[in-house]
Amino acid sequence: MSSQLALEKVAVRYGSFTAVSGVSLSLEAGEIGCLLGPSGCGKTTLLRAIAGFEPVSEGHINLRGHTISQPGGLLPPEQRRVGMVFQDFALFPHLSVRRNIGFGLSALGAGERQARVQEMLELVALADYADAYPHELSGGQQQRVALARALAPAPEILLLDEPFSSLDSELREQLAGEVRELLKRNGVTAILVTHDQHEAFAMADRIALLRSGRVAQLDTPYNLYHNPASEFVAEFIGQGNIVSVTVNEAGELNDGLGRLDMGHRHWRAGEQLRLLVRPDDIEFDELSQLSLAVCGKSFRGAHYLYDLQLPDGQHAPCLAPSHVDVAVGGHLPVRFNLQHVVVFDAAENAAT
Ligand SMILES: Nc1ncnc2c1ncn2[C@@H]1O[C@H](COP(=O)(O)OP(=O)(O)OP(=O)(O)O)[C@@H](O)[C@H]1O
Repeated sequence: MSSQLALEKVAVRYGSFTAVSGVSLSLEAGEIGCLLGPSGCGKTTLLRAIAGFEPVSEGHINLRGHTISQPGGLLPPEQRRVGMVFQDFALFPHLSVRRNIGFGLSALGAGERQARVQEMLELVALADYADAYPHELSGGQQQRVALARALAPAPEILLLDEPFSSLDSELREQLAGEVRELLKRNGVTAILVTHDQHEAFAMADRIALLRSGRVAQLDTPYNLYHNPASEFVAEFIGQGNIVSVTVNEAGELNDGLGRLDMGHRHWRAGEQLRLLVRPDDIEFDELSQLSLAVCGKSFRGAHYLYDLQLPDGQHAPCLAPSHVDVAVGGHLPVRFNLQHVVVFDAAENAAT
């Protein structure tokens, strides 16, 4: 079975500048993918290439087995069965919700169009707002109109360009989860662009983390977090500090930080490693011999996120229950819990 969408070694250039290169990824029907990465890494460029707004200079893009982009050959955007939801939703302010949703359906007869609009209104739970105008709706409702409008012509793939960025940050993750449910229920294949990993995690089945126009890792949200392929991925995804340690033959780390228990690894005495220490790898333990200086703390509701200083001056984060309230400058007794810690070879900068 061929993929719904397949990119094969795609490169996009702006003049002599290569914005994206060597990007291969595919999505099965009904799968939700995400292009994630820092500003300027090429996310929008790739989305525009899939939509047909940018030509590819190398490689090709296939949609349901048909090549829609290759060097020198580009199926125009209006002939691709691609739906788009833009950052600002791009609704027509002078048209009602009903007419916004029906806008791309001019090829249908009046009866069919009306039925399809009604179906879309129900899909996004806005049937009661059919005659309202965009300015009368909340941000989340406007986004659902944009989604309904993009889905109305039954595209083969839906492209979402930072679809939550104009919404209140409190709402974003919740909406990302809701949109995911809606797309999943309807078997829609989609690609989301975002620089926010929480949105990516809440919405995507698989994420391509981009760095300087290349895929740094293409993986599930779980693996990106727990098995990052490089320090770049580790540092981009989630909180954590990279800490350099020396390990002895027994797997013990310097300064009494604990013991590595990674079964398959045989440590060499004196070996230098770099650990990705996440806030939940260090636990408050009032009986511990190891007390670390508190350099900073921030309140997170049920927890404090502490910034701790290790004996050799490096920093590490610790998430402790918020009743454990130690002032900056004080000391927090902790235990390293290294069962799941990610280990990088100091020399290779790649996870082992
Ligand atoms: N039309 C253009 N002409 C020349 N260079 C461009 C053009 N559009 C984008 N670029 C460059 O290509 C690179 C990738 O840009 P792109 O907009 O795809 O990144 P992005 O990951 O979407 O960033 P952001 O999150 O800031 O939107 C950047 O270095 C950018 O400056």
